[in-house]
Amino acid sequence: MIQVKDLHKGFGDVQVLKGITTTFEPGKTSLIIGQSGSGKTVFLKSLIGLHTPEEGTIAFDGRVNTKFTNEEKRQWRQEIGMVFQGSALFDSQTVEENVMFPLKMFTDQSQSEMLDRVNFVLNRVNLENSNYKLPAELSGGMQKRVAIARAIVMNPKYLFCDEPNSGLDPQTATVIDNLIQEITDEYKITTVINTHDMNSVMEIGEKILFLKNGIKAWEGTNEEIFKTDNEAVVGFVYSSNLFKKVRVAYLNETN
Ligand SMILES: Nc1ncnc2c1ncn2[C@@H]1O[C@H](COP(=O)(O)OP(=O)(O)OP(=O)(O)O)[C@@H](O)[C@H]1O
Repeated sequence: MIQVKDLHKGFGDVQVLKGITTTFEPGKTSLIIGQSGSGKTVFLKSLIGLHTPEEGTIAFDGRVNTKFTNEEKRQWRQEIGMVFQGSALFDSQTVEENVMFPLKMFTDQSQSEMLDRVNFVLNRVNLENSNYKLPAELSGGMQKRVAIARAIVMNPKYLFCDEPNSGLDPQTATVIDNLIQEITDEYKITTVINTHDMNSVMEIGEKILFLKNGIKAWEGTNEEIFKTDNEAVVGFVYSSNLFKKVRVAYLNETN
């Protein structure tokens, strides 16, 4: 579980996060949404320790990250997996080498132990028989699968994803969303995703945090987001005619 309390982060005179308090639970996929510039990336970077808050705390299963000793920080780094926009694979390395990288970096497993684990996670993301391919030989969706495999190879407690399905067609995006949700549930990972994709919100948003101008303007589940009267969230999520219609249809069906 990740507990965020009264998180403030700014740059110079500009205050970006203005006191965010929330909780992310294990086994749940939590999505951060909000307009461009609302602070989603700064928030995610704060969670992974790339920004230090001016005020407030982030606790990982009770451990406040700004109070970590060097050893605790090393340990915590091994507990987090990340999937970046654009997959961020090493272009000159094969799929197998990309996925094995964290194991080489953080463990002293033998080559055969590492290979077993790599094959296990590649199998889990349905990417068998691609070990020796280079990223350039893969489709965008396959590259995302490799990125997910690499992110979970260390069996993380926490998984952070920045726009995991950007640049993918809607069908592949849904497959990737569902894969992340299945893995989150299966391994009881605490997963936090930054997204602009309203389809993801509807499909996998077990918890949704809506940021507006650096504050938490709303939070709830994907079912609650259909029913909410919160003007800011309704105006943002249902800005397209299609989603307006989806909302009306959902409300008619469930009332
Ligand atoms: N390193 C930085 N230095 C100064 N200002 C920053 C820095 N990082 C972010 N900001 C500012 O913080 C605000 C929020 O940015 P952030 O990238 O978190 O928005 P976002 O919600 O992720 O937007 P988008 O959806 O477009 O990615 C912006 O006004 C941005 O200019």
